[in-house]
Amino acid sequence: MECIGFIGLGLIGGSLARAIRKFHPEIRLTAYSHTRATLDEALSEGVIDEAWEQNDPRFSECDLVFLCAPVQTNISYLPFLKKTVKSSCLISDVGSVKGEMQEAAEKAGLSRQFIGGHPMAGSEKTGFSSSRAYILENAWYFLTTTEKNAPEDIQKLRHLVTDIHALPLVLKPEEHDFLVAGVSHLPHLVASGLVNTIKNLDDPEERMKLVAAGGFRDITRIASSSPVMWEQICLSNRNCILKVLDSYLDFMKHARELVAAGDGKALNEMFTSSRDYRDSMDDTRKGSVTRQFLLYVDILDEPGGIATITTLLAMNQISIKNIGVIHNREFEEGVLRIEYYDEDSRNRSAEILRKRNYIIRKTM
Ligand SMILES: NC(=O)c1ccc[n+]([C@@H]2O[C@H](COP(=O)([O-])OP(=O)(O)OC[C@H]3O[C@@H](n4cnc5c(N)ncnc54)[C@H](O)[C@@H]3O)[C@@H](O)[C@H]2O)c1
Ligand SMILES: O=C(O)C(=O)C[C@]1(C(=O)O)C=C[C@@H](O)C=C1
Repeated sequence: MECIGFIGLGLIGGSLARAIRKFHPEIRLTAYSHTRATLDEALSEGVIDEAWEQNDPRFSECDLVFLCAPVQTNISYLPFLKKTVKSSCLISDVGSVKGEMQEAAEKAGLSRQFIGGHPMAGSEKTGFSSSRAYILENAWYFLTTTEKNAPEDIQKLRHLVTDIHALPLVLKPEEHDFLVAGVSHLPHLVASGLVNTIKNLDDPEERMKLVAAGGFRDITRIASSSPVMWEQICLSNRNCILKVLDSYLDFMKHARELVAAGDGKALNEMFTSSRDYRDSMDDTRKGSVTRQFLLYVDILDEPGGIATITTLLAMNQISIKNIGVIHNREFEEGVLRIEYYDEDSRNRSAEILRKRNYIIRKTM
């Protein structure tokens, strides 16, 4: 692959371009995005080689084009690409919904060239300035294919995904859309619903907002995500979202009945079941593919305990992907769980912490 073009260069397009630049510096990268400032920033950082115009005829030079704008905006570019790209050029996207995009690609006469893509990673931030190459590392990267795609084309994309250290998972578009309706789209609706409920219930002094602590903040982080992106996702994946939303509403109705009836036993069973399932999530990941690098360490319950560890690791140039105290059946007293980007960082951390007499409870 000699030339890859991007349409849209925000959080995900920018992260993908950075990752390709990092692992394949020989590939020529070009982009068009809505805001000129984004393209200038990408050029000055050396992430792309050329900034192109909207519907630029030079897209004919690409071997692969990634559509990285909001989902329905991506669809609007298909007629231009059909007219412009060479017949050997592959077209992919990073959109969070795949079915509607696939149908549109077929309608545009691009079924052979189009292979849907969706990195299952990101954040509540937007824009190129928040993009990072590592966002995609060790993340699932869905590729949605049909029988119209040639196996060697699927293989090309699979290799690229592997080269940037993401984890390819090939699925049918409709399988993808139901999975993500459950684990991504429903949670965003729930987060938005929670925040708006509290906004409506709060008093004029906004005391609920003032006292909202860890639990509320943890579960609602994603409510800060881009409204345009989520509007388009909800419109594009309506049927699957309605199905999972109905199940969720039935469940909440049942939970309401248990609270109203004062049924402590049933409530306890409900919380036990969700706690056990949530705690088993890391094990599931481990069973399918080892994609996490974890260390569990005892910390003293005193102010600055976590800061001491993070400072120690930062002084040794070790980056942390995630950190937090967890309490579960295995670690009833609570331990600090640290997640790393790679195995080497985790192993070096264990060595450094042991030397400082920290007790490592488990690495995985
Ligand atoms: N944010 C996430 O966590 C996440 C994760 C995986 C996939 N996605 C998907 O990635 C896509 C982009 O999301 P993002 O988070 O990078 O959003 P973003 O807002 O950071 O980036 C969107 C980019 O598209 C550009 N754009 C908007 N309208 C355009 C147009 N008409 N023509 C050309 N460019 C245009 C914007 O200028 C921006 O550069 C969406 O389809 C989204 O569903 C997002
Ligand atoms: O972590 C977040 O902030 C995200 O919302 C990322 C997230 C998700 O739901 O997990 C959001 C949408 C994408 O399509 C993929 C990933």
